[in-house]
Amino acid sequence: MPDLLCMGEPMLEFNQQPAGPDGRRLYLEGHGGDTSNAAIAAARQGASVGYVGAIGADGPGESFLALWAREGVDASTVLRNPAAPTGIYLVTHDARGHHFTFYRSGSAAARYRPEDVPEAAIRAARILHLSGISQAISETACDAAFRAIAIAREAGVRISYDTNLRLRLWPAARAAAVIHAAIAMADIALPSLEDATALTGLTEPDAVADFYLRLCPLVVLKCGAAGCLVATREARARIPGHRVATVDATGAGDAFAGAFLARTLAGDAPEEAARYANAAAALATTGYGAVAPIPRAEAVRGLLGA
Ligand SMILES: Nc1ncnc2c1ncn2[C@@H]1O[C@H](COP(=O)(O)OP(=O)(O)OP(=O)(O)O)[C@@H](O)[C@H]1O
Ligand SMILES: O=C(O)C(=O)C[C@H](O)[C@H](O)CO
Repeated sequence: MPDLLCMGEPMLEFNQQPAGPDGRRLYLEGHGGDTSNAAIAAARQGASVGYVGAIGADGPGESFLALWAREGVDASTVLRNPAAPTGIYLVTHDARGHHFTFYRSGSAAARYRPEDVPEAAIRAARILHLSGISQAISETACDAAFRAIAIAREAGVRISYDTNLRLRLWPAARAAAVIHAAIAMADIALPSLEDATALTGLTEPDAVADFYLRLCPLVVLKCGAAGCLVATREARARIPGHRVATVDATGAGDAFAGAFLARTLAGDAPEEAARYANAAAALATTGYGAVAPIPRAEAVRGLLGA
């Protein structure tokens, strides 16, 4: 049984490439879905990982099964729904950064229900990881996530939660209420500064850390190119970002989460795990797509000079 279970929605990704001289452009096919990205990031660092969710009985679903098999992510707790598709999304880029366009309404993952939750696998895991997206995609998926959290808490399995706020999926007030209710039951909160500002109105990393520490004992605040802040109620450390040749930050936060959880499972203290994750996430921005550029341990250690 996997040590780390990641729960949510996998989605096939089409990532806009720079236009050629004639103005035409291609879209690079890849894989996404924040918690699937995190699962792969953790597996690439050597963790034992499984995925919880649903895919359609379609080409994109097949492609995920092949991907997870290649990456060593256990898919035995992924349901296949013959009546609903696997979601897809586009990534477009402009001067303001990257933008998502989703085609996911009614997807297999959105139809996931509380009764689908794999209780025995959660009880046997060491960490359950979910996100705001896992809960935003539908009411049934939201309830399923809360059921999984309740099972994990009852069984003493640590819960990790990435805010991953997507305001096109749900209204801000509901997102804040659900995300903060979930984080109050979690052991590790992984907000980004951008999400936290939208969720709380706070803009200062220390003030954001104080806010989330009232809900959860360990907060790792992802601050984009500026790095991260790792905070417990006793101590905090700011870790500067690495200067890398960033081309696409899609999934950087997911790579961070997966690497952080892998190192936590390996026994690192939070600051050490965050230093590692900060380097892994920086490297993940140096190629297009959410999954392809996620580094393995050797490259991460290389950037850390270790
Ligand atoms: N331009 C960059 N240069 C170096 N590191 C970066 C850069 N952008 C992001 N990172 C690394 O990735 C981590 C996560 O990025 P960010 O704070 O944007 O998270 P996020 O908003 O959760 O990402 P996502 O777009 O995946 O949701 C940062 O904490 C940092 O370690
Ligand atoms: O919207 C989603 O479910 C995604 O996860 C799309 C991307 O893979 C993800 O947002 C990158 O962080």
